[in-house]
Amino acid sequence: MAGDGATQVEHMSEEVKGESQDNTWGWLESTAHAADFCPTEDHAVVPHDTPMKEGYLLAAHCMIYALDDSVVFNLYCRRAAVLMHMRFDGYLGFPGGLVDTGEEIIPALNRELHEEMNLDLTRFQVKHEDHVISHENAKNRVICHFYALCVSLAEFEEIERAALASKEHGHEVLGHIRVPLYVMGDGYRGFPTFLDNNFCGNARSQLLTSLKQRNILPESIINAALAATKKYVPASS
Ligand SMILES: O=c1[nH]cnc2c1ncn2[C@@H]1O[C@H](COP(=O)(O)OP(=O)(O)O)[C@@H](O)[C@H]1O
Repeated sequence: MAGDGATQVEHMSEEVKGESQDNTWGWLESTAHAADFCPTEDHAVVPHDTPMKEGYLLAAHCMIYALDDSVVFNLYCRRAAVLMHMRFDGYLGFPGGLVDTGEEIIPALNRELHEEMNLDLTRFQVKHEDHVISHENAKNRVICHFYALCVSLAEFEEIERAALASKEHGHEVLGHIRVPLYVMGDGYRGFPTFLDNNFCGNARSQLLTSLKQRNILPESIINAALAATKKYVPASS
């Protein structure tokens, strides 16, 4: 969904344009531009307490995960169960969202986790120490804070099941998914294939950074998986 709406409409087939006229296509809101995929080089790492800038959006997202050394197909170590989701716009992303004016980042993120995942906030809450990385994207004018919440595997499975009953399930969130973290025999299926999906904003680099920082996947495997992808140039960070 890059560029302005008018340009997009010009490139659509007559059939799809027709659909758009009865409101089945179009900008949902003025912030939609910020969801476009952005390559790593468009994101500058910034401190967590970076001040807000005029005209910028503030967003916070979270990777909920559990370490899991079980073996799948008698062959591949799962390493971890990591939750992402299919968004309403067809991009893959993490649960989270925009911080409303006057809201603090962490309470806003926990609010979004409840809305999108039905997360039981009496038991699980993201805290300041779960922070992984923050980026500024000057092109999309958005500052994105990212967190990773580690739970036990039993808790993860409970969270995953409960997420089907979230307020946003079937609306903003079309499906909760786990990331395949193994590379299969052909060197492409599994994690590299997953990385060839389309990701919202900088979700792909947030995933890679978190896997590295939380010691879920060694850097050598991440780099080999990136080298095996077909769509993307390997990321530098
Ligand atoms: O998983 C993600 N990682 C990083 N940034 C994301 C992710 N999902 C969305 N974003 C960015 O944050 C912005 C707001 O996110 P989201 O669309 O989840 O908020 P909303 O549900 O409050 O509208 C998006 O426009 C995009 O720039």
